[in-house]
Amino acid sequence: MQRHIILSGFMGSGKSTVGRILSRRLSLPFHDVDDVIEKQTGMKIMDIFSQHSEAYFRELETRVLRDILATPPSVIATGGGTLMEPENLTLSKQQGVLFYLSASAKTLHERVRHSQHRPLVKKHSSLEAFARLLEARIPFYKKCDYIIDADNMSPDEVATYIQEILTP
Ligand SMILES: Nc1ncnc2c1ncn2[C@@H]1O[C@H](COP(=O)(O)OP(=O)(O)OP(=O)(O)O)[C@@H](O)[C@H]1O
Ligand SMILES: O=C(O)C1=C[C@@H](O)[C@@H](O)[C@H](O)C1
Ligand SMILES: [Mg+2]
Repeated sequence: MQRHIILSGFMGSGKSTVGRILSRRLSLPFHDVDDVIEKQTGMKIMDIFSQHSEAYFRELETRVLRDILATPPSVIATGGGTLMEPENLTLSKQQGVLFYLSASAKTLHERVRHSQHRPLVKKHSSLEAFARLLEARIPFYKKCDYIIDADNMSPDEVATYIQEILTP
């Protein structure tokens, strides 16, 4: 593998879960943008949003992504909003192959609605608000190289599907 494998998609789409499986199966390093931000700042994402701001978080996100992309090929789980920043999308496309893990608002909402560590779930807590945020982001996610309809797939199945795309 010469390039990074980069997973994108909305909150709850399985980027972190599938990324971990893939990295293990492919014996590649795994980087989770959200985890790296928390490790580097010593702060939880919830606290970064509340004690600083979303804009501050986005700056950290861009910097962390850029650093990860400069490392040897790996599996990268982005955050749900990472690719909304044009610079992040451009750089990711240059350095890796991008997969959009797609699922319906209902499925995604079901998976994360009780989450205590996702500030944007708290902010968009109803299914309607959650779905509106997803809809606004879909045009950005669709810029990925591959779109995977992961609504009815287990994380293991999604990982297998990605492996099949990578090595037909
Ligand atoms: N394909 C799937 N089928 C069923 N459950 C899933 C699937 N993918 C993820 N999940 C579950 O959904 C929850 C969220 O998954 P995960 O943390 O991997 O999402 P994420 O895309 O990394 O979200 P975020 O953008 O907030 O970091 C977890 O409880 C996980 O087990
Ligand atoms: O969808 C988003 O904008 C986010 C998703 C998470 O991965 C985190 O990056 C953070 O909670 C913001
Ligand atoms: Mg994640």
